[in-house]
Amino acid sequence: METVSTNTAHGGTQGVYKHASRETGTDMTFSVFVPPHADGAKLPVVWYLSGLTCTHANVTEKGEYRRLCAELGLIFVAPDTSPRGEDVADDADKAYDFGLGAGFYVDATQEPFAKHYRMWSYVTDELPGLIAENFPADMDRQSIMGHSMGGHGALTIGLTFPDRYKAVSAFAPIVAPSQVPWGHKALPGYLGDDKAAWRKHDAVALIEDGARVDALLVDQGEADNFLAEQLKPQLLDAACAKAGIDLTLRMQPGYDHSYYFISTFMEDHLSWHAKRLG
Ligand SMILES: N[C@@H](CCC(=O)N[C@@H](CS)C(=O)NCC(=O)O)C(=O)O
Repeated sequence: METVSTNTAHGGTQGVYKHASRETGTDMTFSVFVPPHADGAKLPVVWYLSGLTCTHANVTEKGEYRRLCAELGLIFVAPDTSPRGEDVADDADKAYDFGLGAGFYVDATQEPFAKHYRMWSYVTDELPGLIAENFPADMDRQSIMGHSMGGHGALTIGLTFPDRYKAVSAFAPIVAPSQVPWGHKALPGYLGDDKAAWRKHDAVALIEDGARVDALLVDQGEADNFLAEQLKPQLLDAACAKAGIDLTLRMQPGYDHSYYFISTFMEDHLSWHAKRLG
């Protein structure tokens, strides 16, 4: 692992790091904030998965998480959203919603994406190993949150590993990619036409198929341009009601899809995570 940069912030260290990933076969960059802590202490880890077009940098620069992470003693990890590099396949038209910057947190099975697009294994297996090795992390206390495509990643990963992630929350998540245009492009593109494979990467379908977590927190801006066509939080609301999952869905008047929205509610999410991380 190579250190790209470190900066002192709120008494802790905001770092950006790079490593050669065995999963993606590319260099991957990620950011980690380590709050001030006593020597030898092991701290809980909050994962933040970003949305379409993002790298680690968007939330790192605009997410406003550091003050509260410093106060609550939380490590905050922000991975990239796809593999990158000259030989990494991209969308045929270089669209923003597939290919580079749009890995959808799946392990692709379809060519030409299968070789590098392994974001599920990267985020759930490889990167946690690296974090455990290199940072003062208590891997028995992890939680996950994300935005939009990253909200989809956080929900599907949290629902798949309910014992590992003690809290799961999302900002404006894609709750049912099988039912919306972004997913209708990404799921067949990465996973092919087998709808059974899609269900493992669709939070609503996972819940319908029996996946459970105790509680979920979702914030959604009412002025979000993607709300009606791509995000559809009502589908998650209905699935959670039926399954008995305690979903707190907060519709936020006036807020759009941007980091102005995310940063406004970031502290609520971190407090909610900290309570569950103990
Ligand atoms: N209008 C955007 C759509 C993509 C978008 O809104 N991306 C969200 C995540 S789904 C984002 O966080 N963008 C980066 C940022 O706001 O810093 C575009 O066409 O590039």
